[in-house]
Amino acid sequence: MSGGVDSSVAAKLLAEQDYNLSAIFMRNWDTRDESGTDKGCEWEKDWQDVQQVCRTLDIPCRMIDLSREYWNRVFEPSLRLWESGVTPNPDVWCNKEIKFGALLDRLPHSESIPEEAWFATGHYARKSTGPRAKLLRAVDRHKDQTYYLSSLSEASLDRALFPIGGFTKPEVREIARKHNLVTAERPESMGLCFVGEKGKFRDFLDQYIPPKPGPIVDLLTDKTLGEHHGLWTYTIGENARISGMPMKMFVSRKDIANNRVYVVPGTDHIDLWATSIRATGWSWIWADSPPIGISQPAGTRLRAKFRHKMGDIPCTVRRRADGDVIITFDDPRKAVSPGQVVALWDADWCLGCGTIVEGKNDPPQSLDYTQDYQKANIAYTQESPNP
Ligand SMILES: Nc1ncnc2c1ncn2[C@@H]1O[C@H](COP(=O)(O)OP(=O)(O)OP(=O)(O)O)[C@@H](O)[C@H]1O
Repeated sequence: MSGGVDSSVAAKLLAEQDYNLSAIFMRNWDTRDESGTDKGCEWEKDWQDVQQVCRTLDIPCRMIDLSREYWNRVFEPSLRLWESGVTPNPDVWCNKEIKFGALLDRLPHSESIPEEAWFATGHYARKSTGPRAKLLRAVDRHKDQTYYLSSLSEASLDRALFPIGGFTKPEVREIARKHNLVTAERPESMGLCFVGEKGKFRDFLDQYIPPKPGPIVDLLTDKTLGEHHGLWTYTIGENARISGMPMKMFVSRKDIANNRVYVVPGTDHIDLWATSIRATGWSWIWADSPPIGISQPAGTRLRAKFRHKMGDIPCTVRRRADGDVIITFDDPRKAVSPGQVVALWDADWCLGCGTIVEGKNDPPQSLDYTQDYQKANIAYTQESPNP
C-alpha cells in the first residue's frame, strides 16, 4: 500500500473477502543524506496514511526499506542511460525490479508467508482466469496501467491480484468515501516523487550527472545555434527554447557519438515523425510464446504504445533474426525517443515490452520529404538571414 486511494481501496475490497491480509509499505528513496529532508517524497505522511487505513480495516502493516535496491536496480541504471543520451522509463522498471522483484523476493524469507501467497496492488489492470494468466487492460481506459506492468514476468503475474481493475477511478473514490478511508480525497501521485516540483527534472538530474557540453545544430542548415549541457537535458520532440530564432525549434534527433542535439523549425517538421520503430531486449510476459505470426514475413497485427499517456496505435509487428522487433505504425507518430519502453497489446491483452533503439520515417508518409526539406529550408533561410 502506497498511501494513495487506489491501494487503500484494493485492500478494502480484499478485506471483504476471505483473505488473510497483511499490508506492506515500501520506502524506496532516501534523500536524507543529501539534503537532510525528504521533500517531494513525503513518505512519512504516506506511511501514516497506510497505518490509518490498516487500522480502519483491521489488518497488520509494516514498512520495508528498499531504497538501496531501488538505487542499484532502477535509479543508477537509469542515470547511466540518461547520461548516454537516451530516455529511460524508470517507472516501468520499478514495477519489474522493485515492486514485483525485490519486494516479492523478500517476502517468503522475511515473513511466514507461503510462496504461493497472492500479491495485490492498486494498479488499474486486470488478469484473465484461463490456464495461463494474461495481463489485461483495466475497465477504466483512462487509468489503465498495463503499460507500466508490461515488463512483468509470468511468474510475477501468476501471484498478482489487481482488485480495482474492474472499477473506474470515480467508483474507487466513492468506495473510499463510503468506508471513511482517510485517503479518499488524496490527489493523484505524480510520477517520480523524489524529483520534487514538476518541471525541475533537469535540475534534479544535474545533481547526479556531470555536464557534458555540445552543440545544438540546425538539421536544415547544419549551423550551430547554441550549446547544450548534456544530451540528457533534451528529449526528442521538445521545444529547444533557443532565443533569437524566427520560429520555435524542436529537438528531432540526438547524435550520441558526436554529442550533438539536432533541431528543426516548427512542431510539425517531418523529422519529428516516425513511421516505424525498432525495439530490442524484448520481455514477453509469456516468455516461451511470443505473439503468433511475429516471425512471418508479413508480421502480425497488434497495438502499440510508447508512452503511458497516449492512445494505442494500430501496427504491424515483425521479428528480425536477431530478436529485435520492427513495429510499423498505420499512421506516423511524433516524438519517438530511443530508450523509451514500447509495449504491445492484442486487443486488451498486454503481451510484453521492449526498448526503443530508433524511430524511422521511412518511407516518409503523407509528405514528400525532399520537397518539404527544400521548402522549409528556403522559407527558413528567408525568414532568418542570420540563423
Ligand atoms: N511505496 C509503496 N509501497 C507499497 N506499494 C506501493 C508503493 N507505491 C506504489 N505501490 C503499489 O503500486 C500501485 C501503483 O502505484 P502508483 O505509484 O502507480 O500509484 P497510484 O496509481 O497513484 O496508486 P495509489 O493511489 O494506491 O497510490 C499502488 O496502488 C500500490 O499498490
